[in-house]
Amino acid sequence: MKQHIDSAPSTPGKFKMEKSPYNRLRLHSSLAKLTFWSLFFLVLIYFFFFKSPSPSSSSSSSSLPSDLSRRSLRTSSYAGPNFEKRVRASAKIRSRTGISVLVTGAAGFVGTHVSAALKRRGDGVVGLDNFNDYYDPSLKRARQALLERSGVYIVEGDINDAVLVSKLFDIVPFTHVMHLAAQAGVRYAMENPGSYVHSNIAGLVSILEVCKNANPQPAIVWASSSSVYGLNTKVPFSEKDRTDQPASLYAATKKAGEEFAHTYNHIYGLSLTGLRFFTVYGPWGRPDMAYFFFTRDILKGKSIPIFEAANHGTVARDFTYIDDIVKGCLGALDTAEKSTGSGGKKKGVAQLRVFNLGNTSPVPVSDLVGILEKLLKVKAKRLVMKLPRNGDVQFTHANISLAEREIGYKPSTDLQTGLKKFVQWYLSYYENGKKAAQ
Ligand SMILES: O=C(O)[C@H]1O[C@H](OP(=O)(O)OP(=O)(O)OC[C@H]2O[C@@H](n3ccc(=O)[nH]c3=O)[C@H](O)[C@@H]2O)[C@H](O)[C@@H](O)[C@H]1O
Repeated sequence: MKQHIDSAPSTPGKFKMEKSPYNRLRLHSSLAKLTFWSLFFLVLIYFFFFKSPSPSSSSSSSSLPSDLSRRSLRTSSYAGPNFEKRVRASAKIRSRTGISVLVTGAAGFVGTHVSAALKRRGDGVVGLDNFNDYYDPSLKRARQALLERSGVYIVEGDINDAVLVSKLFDIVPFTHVMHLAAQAGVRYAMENPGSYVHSNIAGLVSILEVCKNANPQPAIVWASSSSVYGLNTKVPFSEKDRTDQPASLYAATKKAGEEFAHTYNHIYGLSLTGLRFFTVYGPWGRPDMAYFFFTRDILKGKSIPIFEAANHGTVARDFTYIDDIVKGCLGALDTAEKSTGSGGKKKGVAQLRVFNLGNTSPVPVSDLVGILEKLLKVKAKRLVMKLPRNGDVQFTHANISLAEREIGYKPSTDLQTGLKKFVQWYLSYYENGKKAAQ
């Protein structure tokens, strides 16, 4: 007789088990099932907890988008009331005309200065940064500490993590996005082209996708580059000039970004402003840039390579001081019109702009070294060499009349004044040269 499990007495001692071969068979099959399911769950646990990517992977990782989404979902710091509370507090607007801005790349050079300036005037600011190690991450952490003291919270995450970025939009209906996260540097593109594609192309598209789906859609201001002018020889560079001859992969990714901006504006009604930055320098700058590592190496007594073009031709840059760039960024944010789409659909024509943000007075690299020598009171060991085929162009020079007219951009810092401020910061940050920059 078959015994139903419910009819078995609850106290095993009073129940006499029948010892039939049929029962032994059932016992074996139950054991096999138990073993199978236990193994199955063990494998699942292994894949979820040991195989998924680490939450601190940098933007240069080649993880697939699905991995990135899983990373966001399982990272406890992105969940819960404490995380949301910090994001909301950081986004709080304190002035009557204030805006709420998501700043990507907030622990970067320009990102830190722009975030601080927005916060100072009463805007709501939330930062996003992946703290990758393209250059010394401790400098990024120091910038983060600076921003934290002024009330700006930087969420640690990647712009390719669409789940995380959407979550930020669920918490705060940002009116603006200042998209500055990128893989910078012209020469490094020959070493690691993948990281440029990952951040400047896939990352930009990821941000545009989230913004397109947001309700309301934010207006976006983002960092393009003077490098899009590439082999253009007409000076000064005007926004009307051709930009279809990039000299480096970095420039090509920024140019691609401008084309994506056009597409998202055209299809989805996103308001988009691209800013072509011209060799930005200043305190809290990037150690991979020439003025920064020239300073470090002059102080160390190391020789510095100074590039020159064919036939001793001058290599020059329209070096632009960070405070002027910040004013340009704020001017672009303040004049940005609203996006017109909603629910992922365009409802009308939206604003699409691109501006040069330069200084309009190019300086030869050898003169930059001369200024540094005077400020540091150390003679540089100059190693003049032919401009390598590394993506560098011979000169840059911005025409800024469009930015002046449309966003009130008026740079006011010459290279001598700006470098003086940089050197003061450098010496105090690195304890008068005792702690060496990496
Ligand atoms: O405007 C931009 O869009 C870009 O600006 C910046 O690129 P660049 O203008 O190339 O600045 P940077 O590297 O400081 O070289 C300065 C000068 O020193 C020369 N240079 C450089 C290295 C060296 O060893 N020797 C040398 O002479 C070199 O030939 C050049 O003439 C940003 O890094 C970039 O991310 C992007 O934002």
